[in-house]
Amino acid sequence: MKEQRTMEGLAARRIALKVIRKVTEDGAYAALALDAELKGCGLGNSDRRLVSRLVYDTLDHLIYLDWALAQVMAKPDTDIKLINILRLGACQILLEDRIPESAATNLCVQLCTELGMPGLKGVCNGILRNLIRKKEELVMPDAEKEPDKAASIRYSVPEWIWKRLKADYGEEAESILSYRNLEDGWTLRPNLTRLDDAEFEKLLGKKIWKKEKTELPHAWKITGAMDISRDADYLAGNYSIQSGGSMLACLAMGVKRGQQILDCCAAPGGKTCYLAELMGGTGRIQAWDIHEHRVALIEAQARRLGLENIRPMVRDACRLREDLTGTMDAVLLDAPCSGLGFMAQKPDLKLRVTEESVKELTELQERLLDTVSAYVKPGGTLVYSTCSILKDENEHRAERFLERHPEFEKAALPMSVPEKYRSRYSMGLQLLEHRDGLEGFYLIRMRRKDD
Ligand SMILES: C[S@@+](CC[C@H](N)C(=O)[O-])C[C@H]1O[C@@H](n2cnc3c(N)ncnc32)[C@H](O)[C@@H]1O
Repeated sequence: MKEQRTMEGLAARRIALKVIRKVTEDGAYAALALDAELKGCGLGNSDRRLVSRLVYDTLDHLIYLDWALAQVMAKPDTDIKLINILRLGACQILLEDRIPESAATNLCVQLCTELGMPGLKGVCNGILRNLIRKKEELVMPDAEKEPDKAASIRYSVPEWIWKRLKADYGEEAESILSYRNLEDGWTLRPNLTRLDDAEFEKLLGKKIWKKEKTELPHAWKITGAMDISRDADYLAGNYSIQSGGSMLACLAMGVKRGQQILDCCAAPGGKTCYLAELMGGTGRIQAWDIHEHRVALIEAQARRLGLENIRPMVRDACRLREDLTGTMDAVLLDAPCSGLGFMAQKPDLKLRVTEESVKELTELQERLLDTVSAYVKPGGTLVYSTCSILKDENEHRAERFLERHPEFEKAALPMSVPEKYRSRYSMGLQLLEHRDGLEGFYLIRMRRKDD
């Protein structure tokens, strides 16, 4: 029995290490790599949960773990395979209280052999045992002398992200970075062309999930569901999974029946479908995306939900279509962005996003805004949104756009957006997870002035 548990324990660490290596060595996305490795892995539910926890905790605390390991190593090691085994070991020793430290160390030593490095077993063992001995004595950098470095290690976030958030939010940066939502929840909303809120509530009543109506129209918070995307009602198109911020961006569009709408960065189509439903299946929504394989995702969602007012198209929204100038009642630019509003759920973003990549994104965001704003009719609406919390991608972009385009003005949010958010709306609405319970998200509604 004990031997069986050890084998499973080793299998769980082997899979976790494989995912961590794919993310840190090959640049893979953690969620996709984890799904791929867990598929058909043969582990039971509790070991699968352990793998997920080890992967996400190691990636989330990578900067902190590297700093802790550096303190107990005689010299920095350069073998990335060994470094990743040590990170996995340090995660269990420093962050897990349910795993015996010696078991964590022994399993890491076995992984050295599995990765073809039996000669490094002693080094690995020595470093991890040293960490166990010295873990209470680890000294953080002096917060007085090196405040940015100290914060970067404390919150395990690259120094540049810490500095940006500190400049953008002051003291609140610490709450933003320390918040973790440990609840495994989803937000669901009915397919409005089939079910109203009361009917949807009845449908939810038949499920074993815990459910709670949120303050957003049409939205319920669900917990205790394993894989919603395999639920028969989901597959039949009776409801969708959508985050609160995304729903608010759609409500901000204030669409009406029969309108002509453009969703110019639309894949995988979550917002397109909600807009189509808010219009009761009438009018027309052009749903563009630059990638053909992603346009197929919009088509699949529209088919699942039975929505016929959506026209998915492969289009580069940076290229002006003269024939569409001034033809749209409303345009949604849900722009490509750093995604840092999801940093807590997707810790690999902290490793992937760089200052350089944000600069490139802000240039693309400007290009997209300049181009797609041309399609808005006089009196029509332009909504700009991102799932970022960096002001540079959000309100600074909106401010610059309004400076460059005096034919646009900031517009009030429609009454369908809850008062709580309307009252906080200034140069846009910034959602922050620790404060709002919704993912980090930004939106602003603008209006083309009448001729
Ligand atoms: C934030 S995602 C959109 C999410 C989507 N609105 C939803 O709610 O499901 C940004 C999308 O913009 C697309 N994109 C990036 N550059 C683009 C361009 N030049 N033209 C059109 N789409 C683009 C990406 O492929 C990506 O699917």
